[in-house]
Amino acid sequence: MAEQKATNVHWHEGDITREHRSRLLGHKGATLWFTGLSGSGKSTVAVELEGRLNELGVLSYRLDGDNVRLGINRNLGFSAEDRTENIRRIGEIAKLFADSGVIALSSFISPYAADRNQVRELHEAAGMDFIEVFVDCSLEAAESRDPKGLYKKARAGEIKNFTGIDDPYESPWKPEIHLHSDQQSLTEEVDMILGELRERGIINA
Ligand SMILES: Nc1ncnc2c1ncn2[C@@H]1O[C@H](COP(=O)(O)OS(=O)(=O)O)[C@@H](OP(=O)(O)O)[C@H]1O
Ligand SMILES: Nc1ncnc2c1ncn2[C@@H]1O[C@H](COP(=O)(O)OP(=O)(O)O)[C@@H](O)[C@H]1O
Repeated sequence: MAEQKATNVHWHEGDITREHRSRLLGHKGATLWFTGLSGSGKSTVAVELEGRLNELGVLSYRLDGDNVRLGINRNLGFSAEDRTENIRRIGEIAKLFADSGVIALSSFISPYAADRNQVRELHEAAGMDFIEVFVDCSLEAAESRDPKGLYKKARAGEIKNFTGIDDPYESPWKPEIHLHSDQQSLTEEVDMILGELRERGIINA
């Protein structure tokens, strides 16, 4: 947990609750947390899901590693400490989106189980849905896709501490959804997620 430096700060409650917002939108908010190796398909699945949710009239918003690191987290690198802080901040942001009634689609490598579990606890303590989606893909398959040419650079020693090459990735033990992006089609993956959202009563479209 990051140090609380601000003292004498107090939560200010409003009149409009999560339930009010959910009624307004016609669905609940939630955080879908995509985790997996670079090139496993986190962003591809999130983009496809966002399109399907949009067609169903469900409001979602993507939070994506590369995008967020170009903005709010531009001061963070890829050391273990910076990755932890990256995930802590995004976890808080995803929770705000979910609380607002939106389905947050967070796609970050998030290689450390403890960091992901902190985000889970943050949501569950507030009675909010946190759905961990493991985008499982062999390193061989991810590396052969190499959509941004990063594995090639990591193998050549041009990028240090690259996840899966010379930096760790801790697979989730019990993700709510376990995709196998090197064996399933994109449609199958998205259908699995939509099924879970319906089963939990987050959406009924
Ligand atoms: N050293 C190293 N290791 C892993 N990834 C790297 C690295 N350097 C740059 N990149 C690029 O940054 C993207 C991962 O950012 P994340 O915020 O998802 O990483 S983390 O969750 O903090 O570990 C990752 O995006 P994806 O390929 O979409 O996963 C890469 O584009
Ligand atoms: N079943 C699948 N699910 C997701 N991505 C797939 C699948 N099959 C092939 N791909 C390809 O794998 C690559 C995944 O890249 P990307 O989504 O950027 O991964 P990540 O966000 O995890 O780094 C894309 O080029 C995508 O088209």
